[in-house]
Amino acid sequence: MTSPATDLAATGAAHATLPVTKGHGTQNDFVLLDDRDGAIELTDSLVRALADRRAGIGGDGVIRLVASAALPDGAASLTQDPRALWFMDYRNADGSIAEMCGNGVRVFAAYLASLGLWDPSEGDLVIGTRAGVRHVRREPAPGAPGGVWYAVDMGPWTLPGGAAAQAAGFDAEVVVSGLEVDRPALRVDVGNPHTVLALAGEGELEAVDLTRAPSVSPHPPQGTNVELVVPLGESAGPDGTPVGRVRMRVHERGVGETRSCGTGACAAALAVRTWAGSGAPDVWLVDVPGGTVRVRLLDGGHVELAGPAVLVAHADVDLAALGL
Ligand SMILES: N[C@@H](CCC[C@H](N)C(=O)O)C(=O)O
Repeated sequence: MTSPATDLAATGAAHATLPVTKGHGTQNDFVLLDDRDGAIELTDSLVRALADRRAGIGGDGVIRLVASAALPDGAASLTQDPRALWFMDYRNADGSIAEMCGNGVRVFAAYLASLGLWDPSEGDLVIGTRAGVRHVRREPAPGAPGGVWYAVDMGPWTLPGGAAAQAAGFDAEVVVSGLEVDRPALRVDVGNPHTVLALAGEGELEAVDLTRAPSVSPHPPQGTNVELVVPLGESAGPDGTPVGRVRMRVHERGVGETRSCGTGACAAALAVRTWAGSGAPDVWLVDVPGGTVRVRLLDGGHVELAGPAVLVAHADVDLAALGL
């Protein structure tokens, strides 16, 4: 498969360009590519160049929209659900592949709607991802008349450490720059891997240095996203049911510290709920540097993530200027 860049370079065209869209979900930002036919070869170097905040467009990740039928791993989505016509090909800013991205899937849904490929008034959107098929619905944004949020059934979640980890509340240790002692942490899988540790308070959360990746043991061979959380207690939601609140910072695998992570927010809420024990809320608001998202326990061992998705710009990238 050749890339448009390669094709155009071969013809000697002066300016081979790649149309892109920039979007974000609670400031977790992405470069989106419309590659319905699966013609673009999304190499690691193309991803890194697009995600570069100084020499490229800039983003925590790159998301390619491709027809499920046009990708070998996308076709698995069609087997799971023939309605999953579109596949979210997600890459971290360093070019690595991730199974799932919770903020990205909402931005992907907004992108599909903007392209006329999903009409939210006609029902839920079904998306293929490497973690499986995901369902998205649009809902009114809480407290923002006229605004919209996207709620995603993020599928099944698990504690990889099983019942022993659930009982103990931890199954890993994390060393983070700025914290003096190793901290116990809980591994949570939300389609991609997370390790969550609780800090003593907001002062400690602010003091942590996430310019260096936290060190996790046992070492996860596939890497891990790391969430640092401060539980903020509970209050009554609009319908009177209890809602938990958590503040979080995150170091993302393949990126570094980001201003939000949707799967990380799910992992954070699930870990805090595990630590809280029986009677803990099923709904959580997770405050991240880039905003707030809502996490809700669903039947069948699934978890839902809801929050905003914003498309901010469309541009034609001069591929020669990216130095590829
Ligand atoms: N920011 C994302 C997660 C993106 C993938 C992650 N960095 C990984 O490698 O697993 C989200 O919003 O979930």
